[in-house]
Amino acid sequence: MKIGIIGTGNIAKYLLENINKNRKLEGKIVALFGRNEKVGQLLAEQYNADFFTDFKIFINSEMDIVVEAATIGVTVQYIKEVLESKKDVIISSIGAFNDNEFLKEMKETAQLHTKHIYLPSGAIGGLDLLQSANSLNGLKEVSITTRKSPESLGLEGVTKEQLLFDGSARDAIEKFPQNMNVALLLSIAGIGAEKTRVRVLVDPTIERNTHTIEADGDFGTMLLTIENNPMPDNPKTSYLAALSILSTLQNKNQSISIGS
Ligand SMILES: NC(=O)C1=CN([C@@H]2O[C@H](COP(=O)(O)OP(=O)(O)OC[C@H]3O[C@@H](n4cnc5c(N)ncnc54)[C@H](O)[C@@H]3O)[C@@H](O)[C@H]2O)C=CC1
Ligand SMILES: O=C([O-])CC(=O)C(=O)O
Repeated sequence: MKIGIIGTGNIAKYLLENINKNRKLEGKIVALFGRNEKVGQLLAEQYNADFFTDFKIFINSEMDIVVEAATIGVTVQYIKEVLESKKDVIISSIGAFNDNEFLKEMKETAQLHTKHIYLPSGAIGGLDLLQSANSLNGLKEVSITTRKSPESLGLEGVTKEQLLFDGSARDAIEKFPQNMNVALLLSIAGIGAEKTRVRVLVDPTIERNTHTIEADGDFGTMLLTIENNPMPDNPKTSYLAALSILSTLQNKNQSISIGS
């Protein structure tokens, strides 16, 4: 499997280390796209891949799948072209799909080109359960309570726990575009971004990015708490988010799929 990555940050570097160096996958990252020439060239040399600042050249190179590990804006800008270039795509910045029309258009584009959009479970879990629970529209309520350190949320001078946000997933991702991709993913798997309730707390006493998901419906109830260790170089991002992309790549083309 030939892999391309959009972005040269934290997740990109983690994947390069574990795919190209540690060989945790039958495949290789062959191409990187980014805007930071210096960082990109350094990664390309270190991990034996090509680096491009020109998207057209990047996307026309020989690849089977592209991993987006950049930003919501970058995803909105490039995903269509990735699919039209006949590549599958794995999206990290799920917040790009806050616009239902855009999600619908991308699904149609993928279908037209017989390609696949993967939305990995990122820093959370329980998405298989939500999808099963909603297969006959029986899911009634879904909420996520996220608790992060001031550092993770880019805040200074916080001395005690504070509720920063209480509202819909639709508004949460607008307010925290680098921290609430998980809320959009929950919405897509469950009852939509208007109905999915989000609370965000800043807590100076914790180091782990903690997400508590509650769901209620005809199936019963779910309560799931994930206490994520942050990535060493970027406390905003949980380590599990990078692992989930690696796992999505490992599971692609397997003869067995686990979970609904
Ligand atoms: N789905 C999930 O559960 C999670 C999703 N994320 C999201 O994954 C994405 C990547 O995360 P990290 O690697 O930790 O972020 P990062 O901040 O370390 O790296 C982002 C990269 O995007 C690049 N970039 C930004 N604008 C660009 C542009 N216009 N053109 C090309 N490159 C551009 C930056 O130069 C940087 O290399 C972020 O959007 C983050 O919010 C992070 C954690 C969990
Ligand atoms: O890594 C996390 O804990 C969640 C996150 O940043 C996101 O969903 O954007």
